Amino acid sequence: MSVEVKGLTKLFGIQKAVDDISFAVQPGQVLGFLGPNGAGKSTTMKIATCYLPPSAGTITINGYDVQEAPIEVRRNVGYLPEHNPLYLDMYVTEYLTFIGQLYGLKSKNLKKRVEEMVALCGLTIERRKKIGSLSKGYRQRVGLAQALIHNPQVLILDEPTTGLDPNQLSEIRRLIKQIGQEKTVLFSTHIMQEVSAICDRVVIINKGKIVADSDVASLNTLGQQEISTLVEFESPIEESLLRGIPGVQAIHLVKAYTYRIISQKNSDIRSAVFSLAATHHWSLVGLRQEEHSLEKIFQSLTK
Ligand SMILES: Nc1ncnc2c1ncn2[C@@H]1O[C@H](COP(=O)(O)OP(=O)(O)OP(=O)(O)O)[C@@H](O)[C@H]1O
Repeated sequence: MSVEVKGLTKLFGIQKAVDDISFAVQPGQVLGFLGPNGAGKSTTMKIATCYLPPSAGTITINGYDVQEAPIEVRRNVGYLPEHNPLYLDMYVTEYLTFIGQLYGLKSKNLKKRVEEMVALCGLTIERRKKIGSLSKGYRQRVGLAQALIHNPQVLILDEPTTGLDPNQLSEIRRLIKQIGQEKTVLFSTHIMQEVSAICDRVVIINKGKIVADSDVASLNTLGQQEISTLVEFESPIEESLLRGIPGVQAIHLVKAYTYRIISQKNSDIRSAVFSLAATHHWSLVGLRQEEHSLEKIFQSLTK
């Protein structure tokens, strides 16, 4: 496991910012860590990168415990903090060289790594500028480059797309996706769409507790108590037979010969509807599960 969080709790005074959470990120996975403001995302990430000690529980990075082996953890992890602290008076390559030196990179290897990061993060045109003169999107690229300079296996990115315009946003998302092909990425956001655009998996946290842990492919069914299926026929059918399908809870007529069938969570009725239509020679012209908007799902899980 690249990142393993077990029974993690963090107290600030009497406030439980993180309350006994556990999850793991597999090697090569991009995990979206989603939650509203104040949910405990940054706190978890600061513990994973040795900036804060846990009150209870553990985090291991590539098998190294944040409290027992902080130096190894730092070697194995690259971190882009929420507010991306950069030295604004430094030039881009000067800064990356400086960060590389802090990680112990030397001479030829250091120069090569800086060049590689400049190219990977799309900084070639801006490389000779002072960081203070860069746009927010380019500063984020510098932040990503510094997080990657020592070639860590695990990348932890705290809300890397906040405040970007739509063009920069899609560029940074594309870059994170590209980086995610080689690294394990734990990436926080409060935008549900971002998770479906970039991640393989999502963990949703609210008030310090995990409320969902799911594949991105199943995001649309998260937190839903029922499934809604829209079924459209060409001519009249016998509605009572639809009611007999196991799991069906209610049927609403949407318009002539078109029904919205509500069934229990985890009961996909589409193949049963299809078989019924075939048996009775009903002309089935539409059959699809309705998707819930990602905002609604997020709200239902974190309200
Ligand atoms: N150093 C601290 N001292 C006291 N309380 C803190 C400290 N750091 C965080 N908290 C509190 O812990 C809770 C979780 O904060 P955290 O920054 O982890 O949330 P978050 O999910 O990252 O939120 P956001 O999306 O707004 O960045 C908040 O209520 C916050 O006020």
